[in-house]
Amino acid sequence: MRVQICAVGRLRAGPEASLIDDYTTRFDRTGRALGLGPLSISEVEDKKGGGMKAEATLLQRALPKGAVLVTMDERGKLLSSPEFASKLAEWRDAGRSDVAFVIGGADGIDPSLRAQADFSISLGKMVWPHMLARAMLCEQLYRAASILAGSPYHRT
Ligand SMILES: C[S@@+](CC[C@H](N)C(=O)[O-])C[C@H]1O[C@@H](n2cnc3c(N)ncnc32)[C@H](O)[C@@H]1O
Repeated sequence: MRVQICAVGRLRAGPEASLIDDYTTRFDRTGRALGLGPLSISEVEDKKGGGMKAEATLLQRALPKGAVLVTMDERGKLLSSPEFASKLAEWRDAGRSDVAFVIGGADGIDPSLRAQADFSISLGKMVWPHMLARAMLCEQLYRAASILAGSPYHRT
């Protein structure tokens, strides 16, 4: 099952970029034997100031057809890392070929796109900057793959 992050904003060099790169490489390496990956990131940017609505249109176009659509949202479901790993395995085992995680911009994800989501995940009740949310999601994807592979990265 391919994994895509569809996100608002362009990643520039910096600490988040190296974390995202590192966890993407690790996820791809660990996920390969599990039928998970590759992980790709699709970035969109609305330069005309159209806000959430315009971003939602661009995000929608970037989504793979038939993908499980997951919005990243502080109001979403709080999952433990093993629960997140089980969710990924459940979608993979149901024969889904793509899962897409959507990360919004400064204003969040337009309600029209949120309404279409199959699932919504919260990284906690606090709001994080979108690039940090992206890095945290990449880490959790790698952690999930490690849990499914039975490797000792996740220790609790
Ligand atoms: C700066 S936040 C926007 C917050 C905005 N208040 C909203 O209504 O969504 C940018 C994006 O980062 C992601 N994000 C930030 N905090 C999050 C959290 N606690 N859980 C899940 N995703 C989060 C979401 O995708 C959000 O759209």
